[in-house]
Amino acid sequence: MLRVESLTKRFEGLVAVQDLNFEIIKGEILAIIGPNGAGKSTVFNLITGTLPPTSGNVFIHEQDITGLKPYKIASKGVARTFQTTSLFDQLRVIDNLMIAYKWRTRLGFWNTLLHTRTWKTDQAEAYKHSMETLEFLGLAEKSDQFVPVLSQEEQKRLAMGIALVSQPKILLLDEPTGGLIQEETDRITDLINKIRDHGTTVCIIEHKMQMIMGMADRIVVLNYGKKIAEGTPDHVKSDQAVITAYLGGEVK
Ligand SMILES: Nc1ncnc2c1ncn2[C@@H]1O[C@H](COP(=O)(O)OP(=O)(O)OP(=O)(O)O)[C@@H](O)[C@H]1O
Repeated sequence: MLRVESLTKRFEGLVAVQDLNFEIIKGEILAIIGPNGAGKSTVFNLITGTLPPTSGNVFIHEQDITGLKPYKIASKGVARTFQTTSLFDQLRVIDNLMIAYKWRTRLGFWNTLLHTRTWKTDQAEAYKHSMETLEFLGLAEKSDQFVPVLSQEEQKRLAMGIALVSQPKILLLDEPTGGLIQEETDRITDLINKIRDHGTTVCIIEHKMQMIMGMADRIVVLNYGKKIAEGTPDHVKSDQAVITAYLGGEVK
């Protein structure tokens, strides 16, 4: 579904991603793991067009999307979340989603700004999709609340909703449970499984090994920008290079 081929990113003297090859297969949950600084977020930035690669290519459905602008790549059905949530604190929950929907769909920004003839229908459509997304996230009752009154877990859910509202084919999640306690992490895990069950392919970066080992179909392991292992959780867990990369500690 999505494939990276010989992907390399250099930042001056540093090689953040080196000659990387992997594929995200339709319907799976693929995890990308690795120690701090291994290059995981950079891979997401290269896939989504936030950063241009130094060399190598990204393909969606065999179409080369390397170097396209982020909005173009988003229009191919790729959405992402960020490590730190990027919500509008001054707006209500529903408005955050409606803005995201309008940005990512044909409704566009100008219709909203200029109140064109279609604005009213567009507004109704954006509202409908946003409410459906809130129901899916379990946040429907919070639609009129402002972002700062939401719990941290609810804010993480909303950030995922902002990526989901335009119904992407692939969702890239960058540490969706960062800063959450176990109970909250379990609920986000359930939500991610639900997203996959509804037909969205998921690629997730996470440090929480227990969570990843339980939910991922396959795992790609990076260290110093290179892929050192790839396979099922059981395969990766017992891989010597992976165990060594995690400071000789057990990959639990
Ligand atoms: N824009 C940038 N300019 C210069 N160096 C960068 C830039 N972005 C990332 N790096 C460097 O590239 C390397 C990989 O960073 P990246 O954030 O991709 O790692 P990561 O695996 O996501 O780490 P973490 O798990 O800590 O989030 C790091 O050494 C980082 O300092």
